[in-house]
Amino acid sequence: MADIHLDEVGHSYDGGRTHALAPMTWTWSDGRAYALLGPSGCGKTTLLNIISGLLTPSAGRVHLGGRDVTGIPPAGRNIAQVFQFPVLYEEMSVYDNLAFPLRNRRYPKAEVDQRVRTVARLLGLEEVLGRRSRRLDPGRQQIVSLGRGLVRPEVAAVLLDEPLTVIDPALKWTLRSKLKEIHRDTRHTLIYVTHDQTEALTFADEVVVLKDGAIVQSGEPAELFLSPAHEFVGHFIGSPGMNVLDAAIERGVVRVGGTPAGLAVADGAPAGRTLSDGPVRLGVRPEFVRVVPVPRSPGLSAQVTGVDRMGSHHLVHARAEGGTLVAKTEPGGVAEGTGHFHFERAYLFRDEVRCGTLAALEGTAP
Ligand SMILES: Nc1ncnc2c1ncn2[C@@H]1O[C@H](COP(=O)(O)OP(=O)(O)OP(=O)(O)O)[C@@H](O)[C@H]1O
Repeated sequence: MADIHLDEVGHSYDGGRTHALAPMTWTWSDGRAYALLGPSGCGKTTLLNIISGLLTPSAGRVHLGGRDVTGIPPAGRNIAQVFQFPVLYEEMSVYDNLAFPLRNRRYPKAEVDQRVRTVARLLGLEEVLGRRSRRLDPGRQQIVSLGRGLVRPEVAAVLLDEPLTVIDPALKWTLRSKLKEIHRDTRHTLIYVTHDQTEALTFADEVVVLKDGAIVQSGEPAELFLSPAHEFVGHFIGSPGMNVLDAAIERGVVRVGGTPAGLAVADGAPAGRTLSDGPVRLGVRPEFVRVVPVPRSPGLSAQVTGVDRMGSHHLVHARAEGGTLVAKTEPGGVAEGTGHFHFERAYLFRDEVRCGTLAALEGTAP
């Protein structure tokens, strides 16, 4: 097992006119479970295929455990890959399909049997081990494909490209927790590609968010939720996504329309650095917008336009000068007309990248 290091790796499918993947330097640490999350077309499969060796990047070098493997085909990399749809020998039994990657590498018979049975037990395939693969439904066939990817104990990494697409939704939950269990057992480096935030957040130790061929943030699921570093992360993770309002900084005060919403505090060092005047975007998740009886800083007053009653919570919609605002609140009465909204964990973005946070204006804090 080994770290996978990408050194300025990028890829263009059209001779450099456009980039499917912008040059990136990045390390996937040994033994971690990653989710690679992003919308359709952002470059997830391209990145995975570069790691596995199915694709040679048009720029940069790929290192596996310190060894440069850039020009080495998949067979020489010791990496297992599971695709969106089943890849199986249909005429072989489930047992033989699972055993194939091990027999191919001349594992002793007893070890083949032990690994096949362990993986079959974990994935609920014990009862169909003797059955021909083509006789299984597509969902089960995909589980066997998953098993083939996970059966070799010595692989450097297992790459999973939207592996649960064809699986019944109810079974997806079970399989995700099985995958976690298998990961705890084998400690393979797992990279799990998905465009589904729930899948990414429930599966991974670390979520890597890709947008337009570039990594915009990575971190533990809670970190991405509580502290988005990029507007896109705020939108893409969370349901509903982060509210974003057009605002401006004037002498340290963040104004939405003409109304002060709070104090601008710059992120990072040196402490006390101020943000320059000018347009900014204010982002706050619906979970951190509270409906309060009187104005409270940081926050805004806005016109309530409607309430969605969701059962476990309410979504209160309001119109502010800088855009629309949604608050996720406890069920209960919400006044019509003007509502007062207090913000916690509100951030400031410029060019989509976070530059600061919104603090209470002096004299108006509780
Ligand atoms: N073989 C190819 N030839 C030309 N362009 C390609 C090829 N494969 C992918 N692309 C383009 O490269 C970009 C990234 O595609 P990629 O398949 O890596 O994204 P993805 O995030 O995996 O998307 P999806 O979730 O839809 O599979 C897209 O604009 C896509 O159209």
